[in-house]
Amino acid sequence: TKISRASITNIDPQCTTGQRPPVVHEAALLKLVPTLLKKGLPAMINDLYVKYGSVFTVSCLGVTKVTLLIGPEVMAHFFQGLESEISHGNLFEFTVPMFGEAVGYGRDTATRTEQMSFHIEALRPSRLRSHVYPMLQEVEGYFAKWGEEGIVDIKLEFEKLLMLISSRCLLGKEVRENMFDEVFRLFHEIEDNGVTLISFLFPYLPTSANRQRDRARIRLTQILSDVVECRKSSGTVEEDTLQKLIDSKYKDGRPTTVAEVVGLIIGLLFAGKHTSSHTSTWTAACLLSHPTFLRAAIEEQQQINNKYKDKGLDYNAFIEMDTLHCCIKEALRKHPPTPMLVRMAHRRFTVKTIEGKQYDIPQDHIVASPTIVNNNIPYIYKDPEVYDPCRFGPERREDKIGGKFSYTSFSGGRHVCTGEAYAYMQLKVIWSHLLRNFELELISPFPKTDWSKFLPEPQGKLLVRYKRNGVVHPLN
Ligand code: HEM
Repeated sequence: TKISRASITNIDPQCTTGQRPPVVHEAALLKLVPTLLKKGLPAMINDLYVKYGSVFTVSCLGVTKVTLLIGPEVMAHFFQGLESEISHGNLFEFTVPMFGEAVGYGRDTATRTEQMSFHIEALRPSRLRSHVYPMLQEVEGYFAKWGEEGIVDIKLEFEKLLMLISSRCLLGKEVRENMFDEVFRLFHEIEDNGVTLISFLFPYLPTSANRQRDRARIRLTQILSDVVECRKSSGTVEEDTLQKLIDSKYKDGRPTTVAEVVGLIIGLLFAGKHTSSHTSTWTAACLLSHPTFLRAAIEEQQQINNKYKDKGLDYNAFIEMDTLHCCIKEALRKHPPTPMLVRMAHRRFTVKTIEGKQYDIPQDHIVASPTIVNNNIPYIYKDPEVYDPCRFGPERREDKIGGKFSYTSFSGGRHVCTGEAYAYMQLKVIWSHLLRNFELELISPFPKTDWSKFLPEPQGKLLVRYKRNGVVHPLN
């Protein structure tokens, strides 16, 4: 079934002529607990979707109401509505003690929106050119330390490597060269203690986790503030993202303060860390268990390597790696690191389903969109359970079938991921190196998803046997 774009846009979200969505009560939810335990959260939501349709409200203890929206045709207001009508509301309050009160959800909507534009500007694709060489250097340096052959937990390897890349490209050379260990130890403390269930629900409760988080943030803020102050006083200008945030200006001409720069860069580290490392691990699991696509990705590397052998791989070369891009994108479709997007409805709004039913979503409902289910809708994705990167190729373009909200691993609209281009670039730099230089074999079973984590991740280690392929590449 093809959904027409008209069905997505031809509806005034404030016109309330519909009915309330069907409600899934606690008793019905209890019946699905075996599915949840046996098959996981996506299977449970999928069962609800099959039974109740693309819009339904889950009642939790009769108090909290969460309305789920599934499928691109009901997502327009969720993604594009004004912040005054639908936003993260206080659902992201837990980030304030992590990033500081100077940024994001510690500020009013207008300031936050301007700060988001600093992130967009700092990470826009045209800015990425300057990151490619440092990324390549980090990747080559890292894998040079591997032996001729061996077995590694590739999940751990990617985590370490991605921290080095972030440290160099986002934070800059002061941190990368002189204080990498301390900065990332403090960052982990903020993260580990800042996203527990208790900290999420009660971010200001004087628990020991919250206190540890606060102590770590104060110390990290001191270190990064010194870096920023030092650059400002010496007039040093670097090519990294920190510099872009230092140079950002509000519409009224006011420059960002040191506290704002530090909060914004901690926010970026947080947004990019697990998302990128989980994606690289899922890409390993998917690619190494699908020899046809692995071969296609290796062949593409050989072709591009030949084409660029004189000048070396640059920004354009990585942009040309379509096969690799689709392999990563498909791993992300099946295993989105942010499997559920959430908002608060500050005003009621109306959605129209593909069947033409209209529903009013009441004010004050939490609204959730399960990416993990959206990315597997059979009228959009043919055989959605199959890993098939070709679905994004020019002949099929399945991610466009339902309009612009068919593929939402990077969200969409107002809060679309600012780091998408950066994320693809660093993943492609890593994978391009691996494919050109190593023979890789997956020796762990295909991982399950660990749903107990705030951002679900591949469960356990992912063991990979590697062997240098012995070919001397002109670029290495
Ligand atoms: C494969 C890797 C990544 C995935 C799958 C991903 C996914 C997402 C998603 C789904 C959101 C939106 C959440 C929502 O709508 O509530 C988001 C937001 C964001 N991401 Fe990413 N992300 C990735 C990597 C990165 C990286 C590397 C950075 C930065 C270097 C980054 C920076 C951000 C920022 C700043 C936001 C907030 C945007 C806003 O609220 O306006 N992301 N990301």
